[in-house]
Amino acid sequence: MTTVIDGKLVAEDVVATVQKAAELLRAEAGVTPGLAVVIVGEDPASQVYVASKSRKAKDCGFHSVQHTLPAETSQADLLALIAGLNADPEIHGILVQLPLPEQIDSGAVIQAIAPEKDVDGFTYVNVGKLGAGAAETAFVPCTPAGSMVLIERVRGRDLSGLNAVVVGRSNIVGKPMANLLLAANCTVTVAHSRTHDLPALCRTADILVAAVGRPEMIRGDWVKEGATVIDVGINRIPAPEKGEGKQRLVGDVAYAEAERRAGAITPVPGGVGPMTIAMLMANTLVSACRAAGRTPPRF
Ligand SMILES: Nc1nc(=O)c2c([nH]1)NC[C@@H]1CN(c3ccc(C(=O)N[C@@H](CCC(=O)O)C(=O)O)cc3)C=[N+]21
Repeated sequence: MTTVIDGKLVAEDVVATVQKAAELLRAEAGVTPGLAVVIVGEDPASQVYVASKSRKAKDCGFHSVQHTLPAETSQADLLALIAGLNADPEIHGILVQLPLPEQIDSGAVIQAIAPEKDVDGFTYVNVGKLGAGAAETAFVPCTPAGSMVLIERVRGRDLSGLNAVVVGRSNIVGKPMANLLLAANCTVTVAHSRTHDLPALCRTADILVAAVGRPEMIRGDWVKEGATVIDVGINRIPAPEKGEGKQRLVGDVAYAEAERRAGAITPVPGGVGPMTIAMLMANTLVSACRAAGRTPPRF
């Protein structure tokens, strides 16, 4: 029987741990974790994600602030806002929602975030710590961190010797995911658009992570019998069966086919997506614990 990994349920469990630890931190150290979410412009999908992040932060008992800036905001103004948040002792986590409008150099903005408040894990300091095997002192990007929690719930914390294939080499998902799997003693291969015979490579994977952003690209016969399949893709495709102009969400994996061979698989929606937001809360809590000189919980 294939296990359908319930990302919503695991995310609720992570959030419950965050809530309890936040309560303790407030009671014992007088510190309330603070998260600032910054959004520039009016992209409707971004607004939905940002609203759910702010809502979840409030659920966790955090101090939650949202800065919504007009689409024509200058880079200098955005950098000034970040400098203020870096210096604000009530703020432990800063997230600048991507993508940013084209007049803004997102690299420059991301690198302006203080590494100890970079709960997205995108600054070079945090990227470097993860790459150097010091993830315990870093922030790991939320989507790969959440994917790892799901993998560990299925296979345990020791993944020694398992073959892991990560399809996609982005800085946000593919590369940090590969580093996390390597740190867990997997044999890791990172595949991308130039990879030869991708189906055959995928069939070697005990753990298959799909993060390419192409709807249903990974077919069922690419999946090894019993493999753990983590689908990071969130793609909106036309769904004429639901009515004219309607859309539905699909992952990077052809779910109905892959589900027949996988040992465990994440659905889309309801898999990795909810974990991404949960790990943002976890990272913000960890940041507040570090600021208060206390040991954070493990997730
Ligand atoms: N600086 C930055 N950090 C991010 O972490 C970041 C970002 N920018 N920009 C946009 C992407 C996207 N993202 C998602 C979070 C949750 C779901 C999620 O919960 N998805 C639900 C479904 C949501 C729906 O129905 O649209 C699910 O998969 O079940 C999806 C996508 C975080 N992002």
